Amino acid sequence: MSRQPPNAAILVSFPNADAIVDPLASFILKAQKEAVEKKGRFTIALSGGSLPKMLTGLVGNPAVKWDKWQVFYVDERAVPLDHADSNHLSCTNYLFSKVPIPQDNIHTLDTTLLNDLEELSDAYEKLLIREFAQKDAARFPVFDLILLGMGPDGHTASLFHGHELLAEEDRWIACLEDSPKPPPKRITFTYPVINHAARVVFVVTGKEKAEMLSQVLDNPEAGLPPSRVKPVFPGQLYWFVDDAAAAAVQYARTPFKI
Ligand SMILES: O=C(O)[C@H](O)[C@@H](O)[C@H](O)[C@H](O)COP(=O)(O)O
Repeated sequence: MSRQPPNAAILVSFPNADAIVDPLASFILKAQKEAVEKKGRFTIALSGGSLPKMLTGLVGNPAVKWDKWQVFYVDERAVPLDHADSNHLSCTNYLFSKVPIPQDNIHTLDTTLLNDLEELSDAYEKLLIREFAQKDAARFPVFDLILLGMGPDGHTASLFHGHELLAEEDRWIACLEDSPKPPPKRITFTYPVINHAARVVFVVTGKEKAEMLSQVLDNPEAGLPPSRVKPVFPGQLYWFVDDAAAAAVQYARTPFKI
């Protein structure tokens, strides 16, 4: 059976990082509405780095149905949940401490397993299996929305250029103890999970990412980690970037519309 090729990525550029906050919130709300109408729940996965700060447009917005959200982390550092390196802490500080989301709807690491990365990633994979395999009976989870960042070195999630995890085709969650970006011990979604999502959005800002963004969008054959994000049809990939990050990009921009 022939499979449709992936949809082309949609690139939207905004004047600066602040100008992305409200459109991103509107985009998330649209995805939430479609998901809740269809299945009664909204599954979303969040990254760390500069991404949590970009979610503040959701705070105080009465259209967000927090009780319908099921939140996972695209990647997480193997640290306690209140550690300064924790992506969960960052999301809590910027978002979850300010909104009425039930704590049970936020799926964090089992921090009793921090000393065993394999166990830690297995346990996180089981959380995904409980959420998706039992309800949707699919080989891979189909997130309604996955939000990604991109490092200036061209990594996304905790998938780094040249790392053996780029080839993982089977597991949903993998672990690594040699992340070039500190801290070294992490767990991460694998490509099969990212690439089965209904929508994936990269949020990338700042001039220090301009060269890498142009490599990723204009030279995808180089196979840098973000270029390997190609959601299977009918999944759709978006890039929400600022003009500084997009300065060197040739790839065609699309005007933002909801
Ligand atoms: O845990 C992490 O390190 C993040 O989840 C990571 O994947 C992030 O998205 C990129 O490193 C980009 O980070 P910045 O947006 O801060 O550049």
